[in-house]
Formats: sequence, C-alpha cells, structure tokens
Amino acid sequence: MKAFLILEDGTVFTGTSIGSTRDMISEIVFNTSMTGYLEVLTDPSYAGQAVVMTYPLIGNYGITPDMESRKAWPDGYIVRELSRRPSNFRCEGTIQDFLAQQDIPGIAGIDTRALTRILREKGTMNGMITTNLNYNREEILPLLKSYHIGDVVSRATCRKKQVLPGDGKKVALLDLGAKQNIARSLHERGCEVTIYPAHTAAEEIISANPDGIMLSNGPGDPADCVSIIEEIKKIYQSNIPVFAICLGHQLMALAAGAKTHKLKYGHRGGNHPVKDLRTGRVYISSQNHGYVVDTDQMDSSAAVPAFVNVNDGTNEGLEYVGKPIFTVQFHPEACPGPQDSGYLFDRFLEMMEGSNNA
Ligand SMILES: NC(=O)CC[C@H](N)C(=O)O
Repeated sequence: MKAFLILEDGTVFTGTSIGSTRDMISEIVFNTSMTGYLEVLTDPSYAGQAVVMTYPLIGNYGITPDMESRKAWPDGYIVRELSRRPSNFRCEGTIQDFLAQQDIPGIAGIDTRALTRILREKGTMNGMITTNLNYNREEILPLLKSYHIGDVVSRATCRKKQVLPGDGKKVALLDLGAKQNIARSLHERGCEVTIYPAHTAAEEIISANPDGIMLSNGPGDPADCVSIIEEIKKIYQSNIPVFAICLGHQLMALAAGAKTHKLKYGHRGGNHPVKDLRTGRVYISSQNHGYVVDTDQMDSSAAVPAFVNVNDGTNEGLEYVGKPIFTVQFHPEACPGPQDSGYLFDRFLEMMEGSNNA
C-alpha cells in the first residue's frame, strides 16, 4: 500500500506503508545509528517523535530480546529499506510485524538521506504519514505547523514503584522515561535500585535515605517539566549524591537556575564524540537529544561544564560546585551504541562511597 510523508515545509515523499495504516502527525527526527534499531524503537525518549533511520537497511537481524522498555515509543518510523528476510539466531520475528503489533505507522522506500539533508538544513520539523491517496496538502500544512508534543514524560514513566534487590549501595532511580540499561548498569554493580514514577514527591525519595539518586533520560521539552523541576530543586538542596542522564541532566540544570534551548536538528546516533574536560580524553558516545543546556548563561558558581561535544561545542555534562552532583547529556548506558562511557556509573559508585550521606 502507498504511503506519503508530508513535511511542514510542503515537501512530500512517496513510499510504501509499513506497520499501522492510520494517519500520524509528529516531530520528525533522524537517527544515524547503523545497528540497534530495536533499542532505538523501545527508547522512551522517542515518545512524541517519528524517527528516520539514516542507515539504509533496517531489520536485518529481526526482532531480538534487546528491548529497552516495555514497548515501542516513536509515533512513526521512516526507513529506506526493510529487510525482507531477517537472519539471526536470536531472531523472534520481523520488524514489519512488530510495528503492526505496536500500532506504529511507518513508511519505507523513501530517500531517507535526502530527507535528512532537509532536516539538517532547515531544522527538525513536524510531518504527517498518511495512506490516504486523496490527502489535501493545504489542509494538512496548518495542522503540522500548529502541532505540539505536550506532556510526554507522564506517558513514558512507570506507574508504580519497583525495587531491584542488591546488597550494595541503595540508589533511587527517578524514571522520567528510563531505558532499562540504566537500572541494569546499577544493578550489575551490586546496587539495590528503587525505581520511582516521575511525579514522586522529593520528600518520599529523600526520606527513604538512599545512598544516591539517579535521574533518567526521558522524552519531550525539559522546560515543560515544571512540577518535576520543583521536586528536583529539593533533591539539589539535599546533600545526596546525584548522577543524571540526558533529560535528568537538563532538569537538574533547570532546577539550578540554568536555561535550555532546542538544537537545530539534535544529536541522535551512536558516534558522537564527547570530551571529558577533567582528563582531556574523548569518548565516542550514544546520543538522543534535541535540547541542550545553555552554559553561556549558567552561573559558574552553581555548575561548570564537565563534557563538551567535539562536533559542535555544545554542552555534554556538568559538575556541580560544592555538591556531589554530576550529570551528562549523552548515554553512558549505551543500548544502542558504544559503551565507552560506562565508567561513569563507577564514578557514581565512588561518589556514593565518598559521601557523608553514604
Ligand atoms: N534522551 C533524552 O533524555 C532526551 C532529553 C530531551 N527529551 C531532549 O530531546 O533533549
């Protein structure tokens, strides 16, 4: 069946429908990872976005047990070509069936590199995938222009508190739409991990007396998370060690009085170089973010840059002054992508060892 991708600037791509055939409107973002499409699909940070994969052949190893959460999150999925016959000893099905089961509309057979060039030059924009042959472009364009994602963290977070037992440090993980490998990375280092829903009051977390608090990744515009930022301000005031990733990093910065802004087309992929300003060493990181902390206007008595993106010089991490808090914009939990920065979980463990609170 034919499908169309209509962009906010009026460009139309014609391809083949994959997954669900219903209409969808979303923000269109591109990911440059060459593998790990299942971890991308199940990363809750994609809630409220449709993902274009720039790598031209997707689905080669089918659906494997590499889910990063309970379901797929993107509103839509855009590929050049889907593998017709996946092959892998762990393969449990095809991506086509998975997208249909998860009710995600997609489009295949379009020039995803041409599409990515448009998004890179004009910036991220909204788009629609439709299978309606009689779509009316003039009616659709204003809908695309006025579309706004809204509160996606509430959709992506867990419903109930959950505990992963361990004999080591007690970590409270605030689930803003967390990828599973964050909890797994702490758990495999012996930690007892208590996962809290995003709207948990800071008092509840602090009164459980954890050795450390981890703020996870998550979807949407960080500045929209007004009530969560208020709770994070209380976490900032406590002297409990904090490690935060991506949305967690942005929310801690907002809680400390900084500002965030939207990047032209974001960083999404598995080969973004980041420099650790403490050691001068560069790591290749996994990334998925559209917003960034504005360090130009940040009060340097509150926090100082700890990592910087080597490609565009944007902030990739902060170290808080006089507080056991450090936060990163990239993904040390990888999944998908390089595991080079996994050592940051060890740094968090060391920080919990050294803290008065621990
Ligand atoms: N992976 C994330 O946590 C992303 C954070 C935020 N939603 C952004 O796009 O910048």
